[in-house]
Amino acid sequence: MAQPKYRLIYFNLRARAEATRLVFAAAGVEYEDVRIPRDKWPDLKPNTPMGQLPVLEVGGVTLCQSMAIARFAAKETGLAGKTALEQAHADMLVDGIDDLRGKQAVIRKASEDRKEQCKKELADFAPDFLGKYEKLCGPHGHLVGDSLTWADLVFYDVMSKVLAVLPGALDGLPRLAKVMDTVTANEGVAAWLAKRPDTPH
Ligand SMILES: N[C@@H](CCC(=O)N[C@@H](CS)C(=O)NCC(=O)O)C(=O)O
Repeated sequence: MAQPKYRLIYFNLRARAEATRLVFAAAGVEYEDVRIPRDKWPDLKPNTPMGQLPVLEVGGVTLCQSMAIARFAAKETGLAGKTALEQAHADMLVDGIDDLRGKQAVIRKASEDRKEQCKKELADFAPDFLGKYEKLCGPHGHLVGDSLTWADLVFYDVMSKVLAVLPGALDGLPRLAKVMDTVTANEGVAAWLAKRPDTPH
């Protein structure tokens, strides 16, 4: 069998690589999903462009920066948005989601005595944030336009972690709830979620 065109290298985490994995899954594109053990990282680090993972190797080039990688994968697979304006809209929503991702990510990193406070900060932040996204979301289960884009996939990735902390976060937000359903109903994503190796946060 021919080698896949893309080689995604990261740790055994969802974190900063899952958006790209979801893009490839949704598009049905083969790629090599390389997960580096932590003890092998010091050897690899000096050979990465910015000393960080993830990287994507493609056509003899090594790309880094997780969102640049996911955006490139979306462009390559037709999931970036159909027009320049749709693409900008998707970029806008993806960039915005980082604020929600940040509030969610600090919970895991917080010391035990800070965790409850961090959860409260997420609970205080999420309703207003998600209310704005609900207004920006299209009516047919897609954040942008009338078909799947990487914005839906990034939203799904972050939101699935937020829902683990705040199970009612999408109550009363039917458009966003529909995006979650659209993503999990996508054949490629469903297949990926069914076979995904045990991958922490
Ligand atoms: N802005 C970068 C941040 C990448 C980053 O922080 N990667 C971490 C893992 S999530 C890393 O490589 N840590 C190991 C190190 O810095 O030596 C991105 O989005 O890709």
